[in-house]
Amino acid sequence: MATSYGSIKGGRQEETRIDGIGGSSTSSTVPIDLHVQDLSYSVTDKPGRWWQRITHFQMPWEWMESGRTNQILKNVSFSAKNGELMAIMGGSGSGKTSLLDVVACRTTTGDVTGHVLLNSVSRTKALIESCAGYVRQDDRLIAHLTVRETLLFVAQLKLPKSFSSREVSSRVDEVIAELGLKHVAHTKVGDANVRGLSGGERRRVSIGIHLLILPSIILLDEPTSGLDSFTATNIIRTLSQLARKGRTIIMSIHQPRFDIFSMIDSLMILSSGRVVYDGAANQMVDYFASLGFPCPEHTNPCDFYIDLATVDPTNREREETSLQIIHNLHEAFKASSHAKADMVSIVDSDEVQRSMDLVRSRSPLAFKGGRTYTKDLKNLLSAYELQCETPGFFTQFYVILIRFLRVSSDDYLGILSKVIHAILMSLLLGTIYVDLQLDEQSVRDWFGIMFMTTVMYPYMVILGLAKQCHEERRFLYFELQDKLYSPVAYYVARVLGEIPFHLVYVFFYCIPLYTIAGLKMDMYSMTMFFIVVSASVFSSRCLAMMAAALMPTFQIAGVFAQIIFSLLLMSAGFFLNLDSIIAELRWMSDINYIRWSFQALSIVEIKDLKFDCNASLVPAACPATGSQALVQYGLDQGDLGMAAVGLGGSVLFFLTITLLGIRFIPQKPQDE
Ligand SMILES: Nc1ncnc2c1ncn2[C@@H]1O[C@H](COP(=O)(O)OP(=O)(O)OP(=O)(O)O)[C@@H](O)[C@H]1O
Repeated sequence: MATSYGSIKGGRQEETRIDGIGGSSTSSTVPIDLHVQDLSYSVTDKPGRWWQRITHFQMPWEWMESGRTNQILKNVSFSAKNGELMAIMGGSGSGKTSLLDVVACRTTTGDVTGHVLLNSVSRTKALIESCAGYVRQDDRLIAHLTVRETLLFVAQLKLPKSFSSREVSSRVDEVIAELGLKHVAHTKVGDANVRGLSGGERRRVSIGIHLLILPSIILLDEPTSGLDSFTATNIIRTLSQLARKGRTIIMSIHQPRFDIFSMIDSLMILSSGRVVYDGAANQMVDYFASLGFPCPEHTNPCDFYIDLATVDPTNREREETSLQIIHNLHEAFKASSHAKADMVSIVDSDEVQRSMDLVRSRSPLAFKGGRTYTKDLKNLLSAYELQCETPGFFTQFYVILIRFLRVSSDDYLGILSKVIHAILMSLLLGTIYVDLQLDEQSVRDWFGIMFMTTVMYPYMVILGLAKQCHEERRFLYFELQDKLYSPVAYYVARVLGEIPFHLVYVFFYCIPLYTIAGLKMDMYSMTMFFIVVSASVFSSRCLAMMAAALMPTFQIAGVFAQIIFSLLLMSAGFFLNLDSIIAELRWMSDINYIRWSFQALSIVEIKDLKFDCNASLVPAACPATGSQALVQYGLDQGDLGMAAVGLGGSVLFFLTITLLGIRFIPQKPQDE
């Protein structure tokens, strides 16, 4: 049902343009005008849900605070037309990024009122995601992938599953050609450490990622920030060309130089979340001149008018004057003909939601069967239908796994340093326990090496992996927001992808120490030793992943994981006999992976030993057999089967909490 809103003007009946991609008729760009009407946005620094408060280290007294409200956008209205490049300008903190976030449904907190319409259709999160791309201010690209690999990764996850791999590949090539990246298609993206693309080329790749799905609308937050003026001009020229090809492009930009300004079709100036100008870019100077603010000669109009619309905090007098000017500008704009934004008929959001539910349920009623849709809604639902057809769990899992293996194996230096680290740990341990004997003095040494083997390397991997997981948030947080894949697909691929590298490092950890210390040289013992150490190190990795998923910063995650590790260490049966642990804390050793790996290694390597005890010594001073020694250490309760259950249970526990953390606690990257 179409409801009216003010004077009815919009709802253009335009043809859907079909871009020929590999002959697929599914690749269409719907021409969309974006109308924003009376949009307000306020945030209150209210505490989040209880588990978020805990994991974000909010203090109990902060939980009680009702929070202050900050009105970021106030009654903003504007229209962005298909085929045009629109700029949102304003001083720092004027609300440009917030406006784009609200339009793109990317805000995680706050209250939004007002309307955002795609043609005449009230936008929902799913609709805007299916027809708009959002390019953030900073490039979140993986340094070790080439330009083509970067785009291919996204294309495999974002394009409808009806696309063959040849069509996916040719779509990637089209975007590369469209953005003038052919000459660097096989160059690594790079970063401060890896040699790669220039800043402008990197920005083009970020834009290209969002062009893959043929978006009708492209939103860009400061696409020229950090670029030199020549590169910035080239980027804006590209955006202008993309707009001419039938897209609606809205970008936020600080003070652009004149040649960039001349490419902008329409612009809006924001000041403290309020509109002080919205209209054609080439009418801005005349408009402000008519209000008594002509642009001085030899001055960039953008610089001049944005300064005019910015609060000057240098002293009280200037601040009051600038606030008064801004107030007057806003009032003048409200009263002007420019402020009369296009009022369009609105297809209400309940109707949109019902229609989307039909599309998602694949109901034959969706497009046939007597339902009548406006052309606008029908076009948008077609785009939404494609979004519903994106690859499922297994493709997501496979693509993420391949990317993880590709990126990890490309990092030769990282792999080499981890192998050297494992060998050094191993040599150190092996040297301390070199050539173990079977006399009464060596009984402690046998348990010593078993215990140290299960704690030394496992302890060392914790910080490294917690750091790596925190670095991966740079992509994870935003890729999850972009709905590139599900948290579960990422998590399963990440955990399984880790295993081959993990086994290689554990192999290099086991071999030197095993041979130097002179442990049992039969196949069974060697294999069991490797399996138990692998399980112990893997449990530590899972502990690190859990800490990284739950804690807001790397430092806190490191402390958290180390505290847990220390508790496990103390209750593992080496420093304190398992029989001496008080009953109330027994459970700590029962769920303790260090205890179970220590016990398993002791059973494999020590149980069958016979010690050469001096006949004058009592059994308590020198157990004659390994079995007696195990009894002395309290390690006789439980066999290898129980150890397997204990180790498996620990891994499962850490992994479950990690998954819940990734799913329910969206952790922002630390540089956000
Ligand atoms: N989630 C939030 N919680 C509290 N304040 C916020 C939030 N988001 C934005 N703000 C505040 O709203 C104002 C506008 O922020 P925004 O990032 O939109 O400005 P901007 O114009 O994009 O600035 P810049 O050009 O410096 O990036 C700022 O004062 C900012 O601190």
